[in-house]
Amino acid sequence: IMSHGWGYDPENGPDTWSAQFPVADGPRQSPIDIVTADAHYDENLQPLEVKYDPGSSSGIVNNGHSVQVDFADDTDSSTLTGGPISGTYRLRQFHFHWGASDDRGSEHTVDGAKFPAELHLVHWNTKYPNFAQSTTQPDGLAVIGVFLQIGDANPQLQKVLDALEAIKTKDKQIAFLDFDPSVLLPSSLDYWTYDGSLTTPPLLESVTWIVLKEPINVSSDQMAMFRSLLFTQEGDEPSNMVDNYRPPQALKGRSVRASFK
Ligand SMILES: NS(=O)(=O)c1ccc(NCc2ccco2)cc1
Ligand SMILES: [Zn+2]
Repeated sequence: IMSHGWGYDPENGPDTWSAQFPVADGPRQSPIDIVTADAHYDENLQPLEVKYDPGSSSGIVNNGHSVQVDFADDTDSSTLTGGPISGTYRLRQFHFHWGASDDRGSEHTVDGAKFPAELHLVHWNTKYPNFAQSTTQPDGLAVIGVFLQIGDANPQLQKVLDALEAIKTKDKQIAFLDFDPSVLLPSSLDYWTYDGSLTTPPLLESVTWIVLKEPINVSSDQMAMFRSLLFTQEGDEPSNMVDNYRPPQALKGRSVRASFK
C-alpha cells in the first residue's frame, strides 16, 4: 500500500493532482492551447538573448518523470535576458515531455495541434537567492518551450539520446559535460509569451512562458529512444516513460502575446 507520488497514470495523473496541489485549479496554470489568431503582436517585446556556456552542464538524470540535463547555476555562466523578462535569469535545467506515439506528447498545443514532444529550458530570476526561492515568486521562472516535429534525425539531440541507455530507470544519473543547449534551439527565436505555471507538481504559478514558434526536428527512431526510458526503478515492474505531458489548461482571461507579426 506504499503511497504513490504523482505521475501520469490514471490513478496518479493530471486529473488527480488538484487533490494534493489545489493550485492545479488556479488562475494561471500551464500548459495552454495557443490560439494564434488571438495572440497579440507586442512591438515592445524585446528579442530573446540566450547565452549558454557548455562548461556549465553537469549531469543527465532520469528523475522518474522525464529526462533532465542539469546545469551549474552558481554563476551567471548560462543566462537568459531580453524577451518579455526583466533582469537576468539563470539556466537551471532542461527536460522533455513526449507521447507514446508521434500523434501526441507536447504540453502546449497550437490551434489545437499536438506535437510529438516538447523541450523545456528552465531559468530562474537572479533577483532571488536561488531556484527554490524563485519557484515561489510570480516572476521567479522563465521557461523556453520548443516543439519537436517529426522530420530528419536531429544530430544535436542525438548526444542526449545516446546517454539514455545509462539512465534507463528512475533516479539513475550520469555526468553530462560540455553540452551547449543552444544547439537545440531553432533558427528563429520568434515566440509567444504568457504568464503561467510549472506543468508538473507543485504546479507553482511562477513561470513566464516563452514558447518558440519554430519547431526543431526529431526522427521517429529518435522518438522511440525517449520511449525506451522507464518511469520505474531498477528491479520494479517496468513501466515505459511515455505520455509524460499535462494537457492544456483553461486560459482564465489571460492574454498571449506574440513577438512577431
Ligand atoms: N515542466 S516545467 O518546465 O513547467 C517544470 C520546471 C521545473 C519544475 N521543477 C519542480 C520543482 C522543484 C522544486 C520546486 O519545483 C517542474 C516543472
Ligand atoms: Zn516541462
